[in-house]
Amino acid sequence: MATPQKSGSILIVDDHHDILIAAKLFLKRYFAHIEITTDPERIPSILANQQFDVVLLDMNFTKDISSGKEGFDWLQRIQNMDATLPIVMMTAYGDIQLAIKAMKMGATDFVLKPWENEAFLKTLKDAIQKQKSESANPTENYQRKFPNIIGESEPMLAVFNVIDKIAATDANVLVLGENGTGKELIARAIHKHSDRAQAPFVSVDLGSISASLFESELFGHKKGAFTDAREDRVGRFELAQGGTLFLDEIGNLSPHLQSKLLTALQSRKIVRVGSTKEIPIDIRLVCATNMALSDMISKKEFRQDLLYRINTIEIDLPPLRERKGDILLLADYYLEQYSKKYQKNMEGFHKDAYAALKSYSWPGNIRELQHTIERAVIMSGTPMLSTDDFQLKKQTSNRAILDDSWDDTSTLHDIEKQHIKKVMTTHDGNISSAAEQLGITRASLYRRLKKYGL
Ligand SMILES: Nc1ncnc2c1ncn2[C@@H]1O[C@H](COP(=O)(O)OP(=O)(O)OP(=O)(O)O)[C@@H](O)[C@H]1O
Repeated sequence: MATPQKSGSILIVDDHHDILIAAKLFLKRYFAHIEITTDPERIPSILANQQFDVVLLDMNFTKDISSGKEGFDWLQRIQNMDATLPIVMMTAYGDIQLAIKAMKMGATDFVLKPWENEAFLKTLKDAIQKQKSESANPTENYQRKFPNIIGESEPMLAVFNVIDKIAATDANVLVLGENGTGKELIARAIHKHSDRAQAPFVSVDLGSISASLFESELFGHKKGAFTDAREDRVGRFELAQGGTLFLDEIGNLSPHLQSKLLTALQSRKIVRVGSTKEIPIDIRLVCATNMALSDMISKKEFRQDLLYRINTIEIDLPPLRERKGDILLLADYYLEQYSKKYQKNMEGFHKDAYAALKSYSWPGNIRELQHTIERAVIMSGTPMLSTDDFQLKKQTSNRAILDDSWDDTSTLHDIEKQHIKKVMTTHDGNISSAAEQLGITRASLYRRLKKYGL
């Protein structure tokens, strides 16, 4: 009789060589490939080079230590590398509590040592089967992988798919999208799912750094390099060493600073201001902008060669009004979060509330929705929210904004000042959404607010 074709690939990590050998001898009768290692430090490179259906991971690696800490650490690190890979923990009889804790942290199951062959085999087969049925549903799969990024719309599934594919590579990523669409959240997800997850994620808002501080902020400076340089200072590039550097509002960089940045990216070295020593840098770069860089390139406001450097992969985050299917999901998500935070027993939304949330155009995108739900939860006196709880802004046309607060004798200066004041009030002081309505960058809105003393 022909033997059934074996399938399935298992990685076993345990610092006792005899256990590895015993497990391998037994399991290779049922599975196609068994890889073993006594050294957990090898896990990242093994997982980077081979596909496995399950990892069998010991709880305690260092002899005489039975806290399970190393096992928990590795459990988390493997989850960061591949959140869908089933992990079965191995532990001694006395350590059941540790195994239960590991399952709460996301382990698929556990096996007690010494194992009983049939139960051992069933645990592994079940873990593989469970993963297979779950991965048949991509939405659920992504929800597990990216639990804090809410979205089931087609454009969001496409975004998840890209993050999934590129996170583990070192490719530079450019995230495009309006303010509040979640660009930083996506950048953090890329970092978390990369091999750099244990190293820092450093975020820099280029829109809020003045031109004079740019170099020192990014590259650091040497004591005495300029009047205020009283101490040596490490720049953001160095702080992100080994990890990910997130440059937000990249479209706001002046041409001079664009070329400084390009030089650093090309040479993979930086020099602190006032120093001559070159410091090698090892970072993964993720940039973001709400500006149309291609238009800026044709107007010679943004360097083409810099764009080529930063946009190996482009992720386009659609505004919330173009993924209306996600609005109610997000509303439910934030209702739950803020009910917990403010200890209110919120139950849900009335039908009219859902309709109002769905038909609103959300110029401030997810950030605006988040703040709207937070305010409603705080202010509401009933467990069900209705339209009146939201204070959604009237969808103003430009004509409606022009009222009688100025007349023919007003100067352009007066009109600009009053208009900015009005738009700031409409957006509850939110600089990003006000700047967006005004059609200017946040940096230039800041400048005008300062100029008019607003
Ligand atoms: N898909 C999402 N699911 C849950 N929360 C989200 C989602 N997208 C964005 N958010 C939340 O919305 C807020 C704004 O997101 P984020 O700061 O990432 O946006 P951004 O595009 O970087 O904004 P800006 O351009 O103004 O810097 C954050 O609190 C973030 O957690």
